[in-house]
Amino acid sequence: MYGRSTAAQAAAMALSGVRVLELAGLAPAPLCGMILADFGAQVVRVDRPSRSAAALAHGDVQARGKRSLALDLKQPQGAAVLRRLCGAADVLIEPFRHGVMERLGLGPEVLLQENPRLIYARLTGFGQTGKYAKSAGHDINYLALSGVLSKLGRKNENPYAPVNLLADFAGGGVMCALGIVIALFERARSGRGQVIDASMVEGVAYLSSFLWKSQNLGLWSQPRGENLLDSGAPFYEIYRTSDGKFMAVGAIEPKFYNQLIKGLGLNLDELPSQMSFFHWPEMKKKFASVFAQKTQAEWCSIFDSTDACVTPVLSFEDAASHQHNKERNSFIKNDEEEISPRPAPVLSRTPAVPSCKRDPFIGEHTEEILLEYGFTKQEIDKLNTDKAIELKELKANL
Ligand SMILES: C[C@H](CCC[C@@H](C)[C@H]1CC[C@H]2[C@@H]3[C@H](O)C[C@@H]4C[C@H](O)CC[C@]4(C)[C@H]3C[C@H](O)[C@]12C)C(=O)SCCNC(=O)CCNC(=O)[C@H](O)C(C)(C)COP(=O)(O)OP(=O)(O)OC[C@H]1O[C@@H](n2cnc3c(N)ncnc32)[C@H](O)[C@@H]1OP(=O)(O)O
Repeated sequence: MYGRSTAAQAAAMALSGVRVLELAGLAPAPLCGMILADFGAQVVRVDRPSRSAAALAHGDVQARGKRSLALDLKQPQGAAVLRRLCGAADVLIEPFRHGVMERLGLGPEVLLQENPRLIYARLTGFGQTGKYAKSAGHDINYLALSGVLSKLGRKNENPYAPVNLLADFAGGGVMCALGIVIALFERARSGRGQVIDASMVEGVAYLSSFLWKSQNLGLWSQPRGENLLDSGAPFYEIYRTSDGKFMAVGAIEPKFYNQLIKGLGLNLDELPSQMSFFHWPEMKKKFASVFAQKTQAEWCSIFDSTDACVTPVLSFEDAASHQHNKERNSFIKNDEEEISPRPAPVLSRTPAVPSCKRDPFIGEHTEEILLEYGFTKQEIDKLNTDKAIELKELKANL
């Protein structure tokens, strides 16, 4: 597993010194904040006070390296606290529908006027403008509107949304983090912040540029599930093994395909040509019957040292203990023995140093953060009495 971090390593991280305020939301914004924290930013998650039902509904399992400040934004004093925090922050991540921040008096015009260096990242499903800007939605809806969902799924089946990985996390959390880093880079030149309109529809559409731009290559001329990379081809498919596990096959190029055929114990001369679409269904059946004759471990021992592009489909548990992943320390364990993926990519001089501490409780760091941002003890006591903040150390739903 990954080594423990030292204070010196933490200080040397790429984003150290960057102050981020992340308003608590569902899946995408927490990932965005976690990426920034993993690479050294000081991320404060601004939670709704834990007494509110809404706070409890937002169980955050992507809080690594963050601290929690519980603030009631619906109270004018609470909103004023956020304004003051934004005056001294580098980045604000907000995960609400368009109009929510404006109703709270916390829109970008207000906050950027007070701090022109602020990078105001708005991570939404549909973006800040357009017909759906104020509509509710989730990953599956964003994926659908981007056009990408229509491409996913097997032959003669309905489109299939692969968990909430694509729009929420890839097109949302990661794309927003990229936008923030780009804006920070630009700010170093101009000294000015800006607003980031990170729409998950557009984020996932952008990710799919290859699909859009390869339309004319004939790669997608067949119906869904019958093309080269969408489970149509026998050499780009998943096969069940005799012990109920699976092998993933990605032998596209002829030199790799030849090694696949050899490993399967078949004779290339007795098979139809690799790119004969007409024979693909029949070839899939043949490959499936061959894969079903050996266990996953047996297939690994045949293919591991070849270029056949055949790998085992691993469970999370097996992935964390697989030799290759162990050799690269690809998974880490925190102080509570929870295993999770190590931050990627690996930077040679200033790698991410993820925190090993448990996730924060709601409001656990309210006082410490406010003091750090220049609030006096008296001001904090008053805010607490007015219930604009929460200081109690309650166990959050993490
Ligand atoms: C597919 C995914 C969604 C996966 C979510 C799962 C991870 C979780 C869903 C259910 C959870 C489980 C469940 O709750 C039961 C357990 C609870 C336990 O505590 C933990 C374990 C659970 C099993 C729990 C586990 C998990 O958490 C779940 C399984 C997605 O696609 S996520 C992407 C969603 N889309 C976006 O993020 C795009 C932008 N956002 C939106 O479009 C909307 O926010 C959204 C998501 C549609 C929600 O709409 P909603 O009406 O609820 O909110 P908004 O319109 O944005 O307004 C927010 C209001 O809240 C006020 N507010 C915000 N902060 C504060 C504050 N600090 N103080 C006071 N008030 C605050 C804000 O002012 C707004 O108020 P108004 O409406 O009056 O203006």
